[in-house]
Amino acid sequence: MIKARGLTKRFGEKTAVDQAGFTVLPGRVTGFLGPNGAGKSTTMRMILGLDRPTSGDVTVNGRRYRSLGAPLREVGALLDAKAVHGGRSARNHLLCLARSNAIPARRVDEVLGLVGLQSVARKPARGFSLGMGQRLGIAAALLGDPGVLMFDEPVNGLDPEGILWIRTLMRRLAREGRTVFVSSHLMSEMALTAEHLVVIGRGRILADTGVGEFIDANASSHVLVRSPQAAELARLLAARGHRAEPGPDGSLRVFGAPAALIGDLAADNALRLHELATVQPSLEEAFMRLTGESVEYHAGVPGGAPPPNPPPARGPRPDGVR
Ligand SMILES: Nc1ncnc2c1ncn2[C@@H]1O[C@H](COP(=O)(O)OP(=O)(O)OP(=O)(O)O)[C@@H](O)[C@H]1O
Repeated sequence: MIKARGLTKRFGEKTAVDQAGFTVLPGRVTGFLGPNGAGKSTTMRMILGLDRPTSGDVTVNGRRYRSLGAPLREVGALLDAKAVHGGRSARNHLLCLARSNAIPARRVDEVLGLVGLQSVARKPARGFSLGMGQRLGIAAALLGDPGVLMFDEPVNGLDPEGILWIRTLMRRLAREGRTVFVSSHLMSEMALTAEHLVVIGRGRILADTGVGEFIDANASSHVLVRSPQAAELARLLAARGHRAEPGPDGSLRVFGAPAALIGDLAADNALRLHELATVQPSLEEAFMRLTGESVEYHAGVPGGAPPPNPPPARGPRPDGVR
């Protein structure tokens, strides 16, 4: 279990994480969602003791990371898949990690098997594709057979086969009773992988809830209607207080009225329908609605306001602690 209370991180004037409080429970995949620059990586770095909180705290299984006796056996993390010495083979990289954490060498071969890297285990990591690098990073995270796993944007740049593999792996790890915390800004992916969500915007926790509840609370379903008499139908719906938005292709998106009511209304008024379908809102729609105000770095729109200044350059301390 991961528990954050009042977790805050400031970099000079910039508040990257602001009084964050959330709990990540075992047995399910918890997605950590937020727009770019929302504070996801900084939060994960604080969980792993790589960034020191300005105030508040975060614990793993009730203890701060730095006070864990054998951290790799409690928490495994994939933060930056490129953080591997390129000249080393995958096996040697894992052997070094295992040795420094008193993990037996046979576990190295086990995790190489788990991530499907046996055949390239003795090749230098510098020749690895992005997907192979991610697999190696995941092998390192699994090395100590930890009960808590964290992945920062694990599917970035992966092909569909790699994405499916990671999705299946995360679900399996959660089914085994582990705590799985995975950050992403890819909504469609999170909708398929996560059961629970922690949503962050501009450093603040905006939601800590189940995926279904999150969608229900932040977006509503609508009915898609196609009719050669769409304008007439829209008028009838409006007269009954239902919002009908015309789409660019002549369809109508009707809010607040079930499909049966719309079908009956059309039939009573001898209007022909070519399509009538209830459309469930997506996680993406719910997320956009909730975080629209918290997106820090909008793309510049022609004729619109200029984009804000780029984020300040990051300057990690040589020991990795900031
Ligand atoms: N070392 C640092 N020095 C100054 N500002 C920083 C530093 N690290 C992060 N920030 C700022 O803190 C904010 C949160 O950054 P963070 O990387 O945690 O966000 P994120 O949600 O992981 O974003 P992304 O999805 O783009 O990776 C950003 O505005 C970022 O510019």
